[in-house]
Amino acid sequence: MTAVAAPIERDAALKVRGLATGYRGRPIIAGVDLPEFRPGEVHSLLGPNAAGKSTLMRALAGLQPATGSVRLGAQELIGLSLAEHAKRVTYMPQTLPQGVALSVLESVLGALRASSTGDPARDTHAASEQRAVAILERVGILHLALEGLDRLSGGQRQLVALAQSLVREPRVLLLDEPISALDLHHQLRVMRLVHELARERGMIAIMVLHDLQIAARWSDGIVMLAQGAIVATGTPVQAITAETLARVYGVQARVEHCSRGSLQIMVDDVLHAESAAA
Ligand SMILES: Nc1ncnc2c1ncn2[C@@H]1O[C@H](COP(=O)(O)OP(=O)(O)OP(=O)(O)O)[C@@H](O)[C@H]1O
Repeated sequence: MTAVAAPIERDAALKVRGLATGYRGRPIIAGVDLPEFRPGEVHSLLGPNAAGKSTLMRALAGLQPATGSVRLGAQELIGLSLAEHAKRVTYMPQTLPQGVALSVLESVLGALRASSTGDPARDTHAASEQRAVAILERVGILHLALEGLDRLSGGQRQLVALAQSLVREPRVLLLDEPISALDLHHQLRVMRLVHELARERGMIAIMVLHDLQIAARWSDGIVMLAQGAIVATGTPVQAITAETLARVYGVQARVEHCSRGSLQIMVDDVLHAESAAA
């Protein structure tokens, strides 16, 4: 049954309790409780291949059936229509659609239209174009505005997908491996931008990342997932330890605390294959 949507709250925390989901009778995420995600925070979801990270993100985005509770402030999201869900939560998938005959700017405007609020002042063509151009500028791809999507490199396409997600100004932004196709410069640029926008907008950002060093540097909180279950949560210092890396990834690693509070993670070797959680 589709639940009735309340007005969208700003400054609402996201609380996930007993979330379970899977595919046609095959459970993947088995009733997980996640730490509270507060407005303005950036969190990283880590774990080996096939741990269930994308499945969990898709369930949070309302893109596949789930049971349990996903509450944004007073609003329960499970059972909400996809349209109401999408006004609050935006999901950027790992793989991007191909063969779309649009320019970069048109595609960002299309994403914006899809999240129309019904506010006539906000939804005018001029206001929309201004927002689309502003986000392309912040992502660093304004020079690609009139380029066709089909003519872009993989990394450029990933930046466009990010712009499409950011322009919607969701309360909760879910990014599935948003830097996997990017060079070092753009990886840092994207992480900084997501961090800045989370703080500016009071947005909750949750990202799937495979780069532990980047996750440690830019995240307020970490969730480590293996085989559909939570293995560790907390600040990067609490969650990323030699012990959790051995359990989750089956690697022998050293984790050193640097003077400025950051972590240095050095992976020395793989442990026996059967030690990995995947
Ligand atoms: N559409 C689907 N239908 C059936 N099973 C699926 C589907 N998508 C994923 N799975 C299965 O669910 C499990 C979790 O997959 P998921 O994509 O969530 O993992 P992940 O942690 O995101 O992995 P990766 O790091 O490799 O992207 C895997 O065993 C996978 O085979």
